[in-house]
Amino acid sequence: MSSKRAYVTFLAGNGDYVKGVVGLVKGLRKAKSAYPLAVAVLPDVPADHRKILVSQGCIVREIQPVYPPENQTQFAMAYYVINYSKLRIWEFVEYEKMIYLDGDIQVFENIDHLFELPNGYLYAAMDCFCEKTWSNSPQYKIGYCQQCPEKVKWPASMGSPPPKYFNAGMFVYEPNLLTYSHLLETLKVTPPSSFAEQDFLNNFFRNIYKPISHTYNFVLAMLWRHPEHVETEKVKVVHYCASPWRYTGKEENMDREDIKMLVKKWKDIYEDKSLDYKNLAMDDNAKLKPLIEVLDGDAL
Ligand SMILES: O=c1ccn([C@@H]2O[C@H](COP(=O)(O)OP(=O)(O)O)[C@@H](O)[C@H]2O)c(=O)[nH]1
Ligand SMILES: OC[C@H]1O[C@H](O[C@@H]2[C@@H](O)[C@H](O)[C@@H](O)[C@H](O)[C@@H]2O)[C@H](O)[C@@H](O)[C@H]1O
Ligand SMILES: [Mn+2]
Repeated sequence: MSSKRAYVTFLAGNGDYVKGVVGLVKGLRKAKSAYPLAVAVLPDVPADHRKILVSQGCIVREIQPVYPPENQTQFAMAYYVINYSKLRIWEFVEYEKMIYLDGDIQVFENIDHLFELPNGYLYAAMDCFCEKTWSNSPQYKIGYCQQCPEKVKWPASMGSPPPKYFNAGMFVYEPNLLTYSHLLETLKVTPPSSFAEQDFLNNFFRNIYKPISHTYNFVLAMLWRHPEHVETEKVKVVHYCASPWRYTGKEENMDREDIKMLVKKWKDIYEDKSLDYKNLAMDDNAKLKPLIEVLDGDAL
């Protein structure tokens, strides 16, 4: 049984999410994490982007896409269909325990202690149902959110309230081949729903899900949806849910001072050359320079 541990993220496409992954690995380095970052890349992630990730000390692992069964479902966001490919990370059994982090997440303080949580459970922070992306859900329609179950109580007429539901942008889990094959088998017979793999994972792990504080996966919407829960100084992990590298400040809620501060914190790490991976031979650095310039040439 290996006792190897690593963080893992997921990267799809040839767009700018690769900036998120570069920011994430530099953030983990700044937080002095003792563990590497593995990146599960779909085949459509270009060689140049993979080179940049390797140059930043990431462990790049190619995965094949995972698709849900044929369906007419309208995902909350059309691109969510690609997020089912996250399920491949249960196959990374060279690691005994991993912490999954979305590419639009930044780790501002060391969270390595989460690897010491007891095995046999999936740990994740609870999500919020108040954003418009939830507008098709019964929770949203009656104004119920698990973050404040007393504000609008779940009516007895609608049966028992929904079980605790986690945001699948961050979770502590144990790769396992049996679980992996069970996940894929179950997916084949599970009708897709609005939040794609997040709904699927919540249902699949409903008996072993253990909530942890939103300190470890602070979804920005909490700032305007549940300010009463927010202790910004305690937040260790920020989940931007709106690609900080594309920040314009024009979207709804994005012109807030606290958001501007958090986006700047993200950018400062992304641009901090002292956080670049140091074990590169000089000529490798020279070869990479033009690639990174192309990547950073787009609007940050
Ligand atoms: O085109 C894409 C879309 C998503 N992702 C990855 O899938 C994760 C989940 O998507 P996203 O964070 O946009 O979902 P949200 O948390 O905003 O719902 C991202 O963080 C990335 O790691 C990606 O690499 N390329
Ligand atoms: O594919 C489904 C996605 O569902 C989750 O994002 C949602 C969720 O946080 C909602 O509560 C927000 O309202 C919404 O904006 C946001 O996109 C995960 O973060 C992401 O990794 C991925 O699993
Ligand atoms: Mn995300």
